[in-house]
Amino acid sequence: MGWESIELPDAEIALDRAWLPEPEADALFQALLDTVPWQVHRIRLFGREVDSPRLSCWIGDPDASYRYSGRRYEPHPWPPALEPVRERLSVACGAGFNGVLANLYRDGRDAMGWHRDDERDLGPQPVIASLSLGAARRFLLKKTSGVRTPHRPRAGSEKKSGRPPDAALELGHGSLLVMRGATQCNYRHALPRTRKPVGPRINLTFRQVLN
Ligand SMILES: O=C(O)CCC(=O)C(=O)O
Ligand SMILES: [Fe+2]
Repeated sequence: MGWESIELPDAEIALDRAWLPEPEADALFQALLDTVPWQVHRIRLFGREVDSPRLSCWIGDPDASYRYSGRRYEPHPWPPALEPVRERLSVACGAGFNGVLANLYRDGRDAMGWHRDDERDLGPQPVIASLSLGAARRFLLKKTSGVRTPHRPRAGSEKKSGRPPDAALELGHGSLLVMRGATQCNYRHALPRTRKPVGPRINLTFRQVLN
């Protein structure tokens, strides 16, 4: 197995479908399910603030607070089960991470709309390392049509748009997706709902917040 390059123009995306060995992935999934203080985050949708359709928690170093969708989240301390993973990720990606956005998709109705991980606090070319655990779900990427005003917050980010996605990746248990370079500038991504019966999934997007 190992790294597979996802060939998309003006992006740098790599996927390792079996980055975390299964027994470790099982243990991490259960530990996070049990110990993370899962919360409903509020997001902006068509100018309104609504509950996001998933549970989330911002985890990080004490000084790594994170602003997105018009809100500021103070970090929850690293759960012991995540510390070694963070170390290994840093080595695998050649980049440091001081925080991770944890998302719990309880079933196929939970989802994430189209957006970019382009918050000002992440800097212009962030390395985003996305580790998936539990049920496999489809992750979509779509090239943006032009340059957008830099550092605009996620307002309206969950909008639908007609064009088909440029890539659809199945993110399974223990898979690691790394996006870097100009990826966030040129692509949006989403995790759509599904009608298939699917169990819970946890996704961890490791980030380096500059402050
Ligand atoms: O759940 C996923 O795979 C995507 C999560 C994501 O895009 C994010 O947390 O910004
Ligand atoms: Fe994202």
